[in-house]
Amino acid sequence: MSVTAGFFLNRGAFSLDVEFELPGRGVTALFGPSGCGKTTLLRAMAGLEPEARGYLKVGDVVWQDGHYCLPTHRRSLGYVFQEPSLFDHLNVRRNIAYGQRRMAREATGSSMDRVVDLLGLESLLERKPQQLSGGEQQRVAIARALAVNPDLLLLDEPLAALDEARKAEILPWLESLHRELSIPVLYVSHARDEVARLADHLLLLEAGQLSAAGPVNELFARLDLPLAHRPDTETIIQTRVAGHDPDYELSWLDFSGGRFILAGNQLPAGSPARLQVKANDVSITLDRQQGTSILNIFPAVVDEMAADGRARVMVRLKLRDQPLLCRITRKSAAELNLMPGKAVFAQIKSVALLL
Ligand SMILES: Nc1ncnc2c1ncn2[C@@H]1O[C@H](COP(=O)(O)OP(=O)(O)OP(=O)(O)O)[C@@H](O)[C@H]1O
Repeated sequence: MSVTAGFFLNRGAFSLDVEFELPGRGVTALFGPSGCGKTTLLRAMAGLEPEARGYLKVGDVVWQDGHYCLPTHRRSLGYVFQEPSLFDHLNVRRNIAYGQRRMAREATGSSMDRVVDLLGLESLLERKPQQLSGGEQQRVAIARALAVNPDLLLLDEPLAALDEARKAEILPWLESLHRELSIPVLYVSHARDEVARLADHLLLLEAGQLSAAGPVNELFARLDLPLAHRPDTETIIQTRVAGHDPDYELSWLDFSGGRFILAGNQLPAGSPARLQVKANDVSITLDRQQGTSILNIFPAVVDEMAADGRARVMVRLKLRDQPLLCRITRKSAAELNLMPGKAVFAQIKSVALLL
């Protein structure tokens, strides 16, 4: 159920001019600064921006093209806003069922059961919205959007109104959606950590135009994009849990460039794990260090380098085919005489790795 879209809208000082595709499944993050047009684009996809011209095809169904525009209520989509926007007078069960009625589809027991299970709402079904935390309300809003079995799910910063504790509570549910759903999900965020945890693909929006689009791990590793030059810059590495060291409570995570050793062992062997390696936690040596506390040492090749402010350099290493960003001082880069093609070793402390 892939999505092909193009929208143009002129609003005086702001104009939107984008063309893009979304893969048939997985989460695509729409990422960009405040005011760049993220919400406007989602609203256009939902048919809520009458001024937006363009085209939109979801699977084989044309939702918009030229003068043809399928009304919002006939579009098979789920839309979750920043604020939960539930009906206060209805309990959780009826809030979820309301979405099914709106779509004039059968309020099938099976899709209700599925979304209740997927978002862990069983024990909350009889409660009213005011008896729920902000994170729980947002889970209900997502369940309501999914209960209609939509062909496309639009999430507009669903965590924006939540504090850090509530965000931490809801993120694992979003991660399970990411694993379970077989429809395209477009997820608006300007929180880099959410994108790193949840997204497979990325659309970078700046002042109403797409500046880049592609797999999230590739875009995060591109030195020509501003993403690589933020204080919290990290590389995303897809790994698989190979096993555990029970004596020391460590996990072994295999990837295309070798094996990471990570402190802690919560994940079962064989399961996929997305690792985040902060560029500030990676160091470079010319020889393999002996007598060091650092457990993760990989042979690597310098792939590309770019100035990162006046005092620092961002280095993209390749661990076989896996890119890894490393931020060092310009002085270190000069003393090691780093240049593309040079063979080095990358070091990462086990305790610095994030899942
Ligand atoms: N109803 C409106 N009328 C006129 N201009 C609007 C309207 N809504 C939004 N805008 C303007 O359109 C531009 C895009 O707004 P939009 O809400 O899509 O940005 P955004 O990327 O979602 O921002 P944020 O991350 O702050 O939610 C902004 O310049 C905004 O000021």
